[in-house]
Amino acid sequence: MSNYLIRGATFPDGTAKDLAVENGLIVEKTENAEVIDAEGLRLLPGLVDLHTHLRQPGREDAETIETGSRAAALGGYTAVCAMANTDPVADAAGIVEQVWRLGREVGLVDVQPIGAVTLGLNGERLAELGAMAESAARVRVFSDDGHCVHDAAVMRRALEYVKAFDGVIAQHAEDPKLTVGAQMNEGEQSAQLGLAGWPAVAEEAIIARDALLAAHVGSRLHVCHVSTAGSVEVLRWAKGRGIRVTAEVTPHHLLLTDELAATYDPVYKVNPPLRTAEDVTALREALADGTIDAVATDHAPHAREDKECEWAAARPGMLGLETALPIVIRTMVETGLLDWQGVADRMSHAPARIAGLTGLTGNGRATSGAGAHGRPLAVGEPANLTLVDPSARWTVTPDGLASISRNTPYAGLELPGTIVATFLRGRPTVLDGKAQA
Ligand SMILES: NC(=O)N[C@@H](CC(=O)O)C(=O)O
Ligand SMILES: [Zn+2]
Repeated sequence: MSNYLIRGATFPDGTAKDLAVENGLIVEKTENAEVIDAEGLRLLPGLVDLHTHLRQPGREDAETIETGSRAAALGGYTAVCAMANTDPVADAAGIVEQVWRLGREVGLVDVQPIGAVTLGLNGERLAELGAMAESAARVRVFSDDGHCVHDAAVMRRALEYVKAFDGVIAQHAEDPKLTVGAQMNEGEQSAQLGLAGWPAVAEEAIIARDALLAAHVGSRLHVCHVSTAGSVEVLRWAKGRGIRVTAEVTPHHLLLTDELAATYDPVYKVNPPLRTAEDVTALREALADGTIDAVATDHAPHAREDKECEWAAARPGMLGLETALPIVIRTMVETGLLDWQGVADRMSHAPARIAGLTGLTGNGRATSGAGAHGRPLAVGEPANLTLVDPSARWTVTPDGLASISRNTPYAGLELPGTIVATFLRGRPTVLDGKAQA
């Protein structure tokens, strides 16, 4: 393994200095190293995504663990949490182990499987949570994402069950009775377009209920893709009461609004739907003040036939891995809402903490599973690194992305920030902006 000297990079706290990498670790100094001139570049701890749909097994025509891993590395990620809504569903130890192993074989990013909460995502019977936790994949996050665990008794049991191994239930908060036939955000836009609406209360009511359940059983709740100003209020209230709840927001909910539905272009169809400009403002403020803990991509690749069709027939979801950091720079850094220390926290430290990925043994090696992420940029820590050129601008082209799918909502948009290099345990997965495998 080569040694690297990253010269003159600007750390999250604003100081510019050198960083040496040897045998996968950050070290004091190194010799015979490959030098990377990083003057003017920003160094971040490797990004961690709490919410990635890799589509394997089942929809390898839309994405695979390999193509999704490449997209992740190119986006600056060193770890992604793979959602359970695959086919078959990741609701048993054998399946999460397979996803975890395939991720290791590709080796571009640590793929940490998320286990389903209920068998087959049917919302009724709990999946093998304990067996998945004890498996080689060491699952700590469980989610029926794509579906809401809507039965309060099932949600309560799941929250109770994962306490034994400090697991967390990541809820796709959507009361299904309130979103039957929904096509977009319920509001002025949906009334004008004549499309059935997905009201904010369908999300907010479930977050409030689940926060109370988590408090009642003394367990840990994570809320996926928070999308409304009301949800932010509920989260603020819950956190103020000391309830152990964390939340994520997607880059698209930080930038795009429901006015885009007027194009009837299904690329803008997503769950939860794009909301109003007021919601976007509230989400940005909540991410800035920590009410929302993390940015998560909800990278949701879809095959052509599932997106290039009528709005009502299209599947919800957008690509996100390769554009996440640039969108965060544009919406949060360039607006002055978040500094780079904040970016490091919301995109690396916090998501790693929520997913239980920060653990190390005494010798500085990862305990098990996918390994240690979201650690400080300090001597002795694993060299999971992202090097960004914040002043470079680039224009998104669907064909220029590493994903198999093409459903980016940002085609033609100019964005700030290119990923120059990504290091996974001291090995470059991206160098000079190019994937290394
Ligand atoms: N976000 C989406 O619109 N779609 C996701 C499921 C989900 O995250 O809810 C998918 O799997 O395609
Ligand atoms: Zn979801």
